[in-house]
Amino acid sequence: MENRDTAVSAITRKSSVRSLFLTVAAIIVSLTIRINILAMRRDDDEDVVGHGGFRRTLERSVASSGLLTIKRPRSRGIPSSRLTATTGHGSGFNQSYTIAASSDANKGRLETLENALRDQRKRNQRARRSLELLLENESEDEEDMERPSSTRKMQRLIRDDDETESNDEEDHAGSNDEEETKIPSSSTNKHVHIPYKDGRPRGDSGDGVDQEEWECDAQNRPDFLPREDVTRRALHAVIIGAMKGGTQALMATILSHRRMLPAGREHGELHFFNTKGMMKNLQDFRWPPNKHDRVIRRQHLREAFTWILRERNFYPKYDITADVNSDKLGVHSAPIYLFSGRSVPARLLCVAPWSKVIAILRNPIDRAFSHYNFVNDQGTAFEKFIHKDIFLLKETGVLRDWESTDFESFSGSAEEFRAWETYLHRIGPRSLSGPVGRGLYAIQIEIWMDEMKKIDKTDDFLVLRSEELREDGVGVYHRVARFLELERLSAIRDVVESEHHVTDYVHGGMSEEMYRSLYELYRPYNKRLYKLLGEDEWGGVWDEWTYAKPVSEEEE
Ligand SMILES: Nc1ncnc2c1ncn2[C@@H]1O[C@H](COP(=O)(O)OS(=O)(=O)O)[C@@H](OP(=O)(O)O)[C@H]1O
Repeated sequence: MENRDTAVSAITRKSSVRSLFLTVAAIIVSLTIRINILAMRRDDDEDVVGHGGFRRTLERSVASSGLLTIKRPRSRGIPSSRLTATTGHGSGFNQSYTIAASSDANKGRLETLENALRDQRKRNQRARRSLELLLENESEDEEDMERPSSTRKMQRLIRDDDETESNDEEDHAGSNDEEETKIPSSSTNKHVHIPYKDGRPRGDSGDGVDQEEWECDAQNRPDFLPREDVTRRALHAVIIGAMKGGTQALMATILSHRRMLPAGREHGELHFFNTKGMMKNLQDFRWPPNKHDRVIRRQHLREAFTWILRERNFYPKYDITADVNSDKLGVHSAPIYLFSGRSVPARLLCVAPWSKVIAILRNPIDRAFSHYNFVNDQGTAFEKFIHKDIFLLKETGVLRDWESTDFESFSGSAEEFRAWETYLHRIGPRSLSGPVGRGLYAIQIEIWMDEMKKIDKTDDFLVLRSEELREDGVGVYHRVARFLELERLSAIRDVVESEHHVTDYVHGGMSEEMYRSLYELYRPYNKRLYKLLGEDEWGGVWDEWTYAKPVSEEEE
């Protein structure tokens, strides 16, 4: 009996030790998770490239560890399909994902998660280093426009460290602006001397090399511009937008071909032709401060290109100048190019007239809503966001009262293009706005076509539909490969037909009234676009009334 009692009390002791041990283990696990969550939040703030990459890593590691489950938040009015999104911009984590440990937590699996988090932290550090390098070489880079606020915030932090230098740069640029002398538009492929404030030619680095500036457009191509193989290959293809049109998915589609390399960065976004101050280190090539100017400077443009193509990569395998990549062709993307007036096509076609240009357009209403969800982290209502832009479009004379102005005769007129340039100028180079204007594709495509026509390059311009890419990725892939003159490959990597850069929709939808006014606003411009691009392929593609009620929280 006594023995039994001893045995029972031993078992009781053992089980209470076990339960104590389990409680302690549970506390440790829960603390570790909390620490990790804090680490994640901090990392998310620093998530510089591949927006949402951090969350993706987390989700992947969670899935593989089996240790944790993620319960998605009941976010306001998000259609359920959106909840499966695996990418999106940095604000994703602010949606307070709930992370819960399952009961049979095991240490090895937790390590898997921790390793994944550590890897991600390393990637963030590398991205940060790269961004610092980039900022060392940029003063006022329009790439800012394309980044979500978390990144901009970080840039600001880094810039603050470097404030004196930046200010110098700005002052310098400002003085140039003031003293700017108009370049005679008749100048054909010959240098134009532009007086500097203190009597030096603008851009003179003091060594006497940089004495000239050139007006550059598709027809006037200065002799000194690069012709050599590497530049030709590097600038083989350019995706010009539209922002939120599926440019990254298109980039991934193009990169499925083994001959294609992203220029400059992993996902190929390289804002070269809309940027000034990018070549600060080299002091030999810089777009002038005036965004609408076409002046380019001489001096080692080839080196500038080589530098940009090699040094801006984190990964040597993307270095198009390397021997192993000698048969590769480069593609870069800058969704802002389409929305930049004449200066970008003029510069691109002057510097690299051989480039093949691709635009990808999406139903402008869907584009605007995606744009809003992408940039809106301030809680501004969609209606307000849209009306602000409509107001500016009206104020600058782009949009008019079509009762009193004849749409047909105004379309494509010099007056319309002047109004458009004024609008772009008012939007400014550092803004993520223009949600309505960016969808007035007819104006923007006409500008590009016009510039391409000047040098008989209309065959090198391809305009795709985002919806088509989504529905038939393989078909689009083959079409693009033909356009880029790539050999037909039977094996396509599985990246085709997958999703890229999906936005976290924090807003469920728009009112029917808002949809109707956008529908009416875009209708004549869409029609104009169909005509421009060919009724056979484009006629009526976005005419369907696709309004869907916002999904309310109750309905979810
Ligand atoms: N395969 C495929 N085909 C067509 N569209 C796709 C595809 N994959 C992703 N997406 C959607 O593209 C939207 C992002 O566009 P971008 O990559 O151009 O965005 S950005 O301008 O670079 O910020 C973004 O739209 P929203 O999610 O509605 O915002 C992506 O979901």
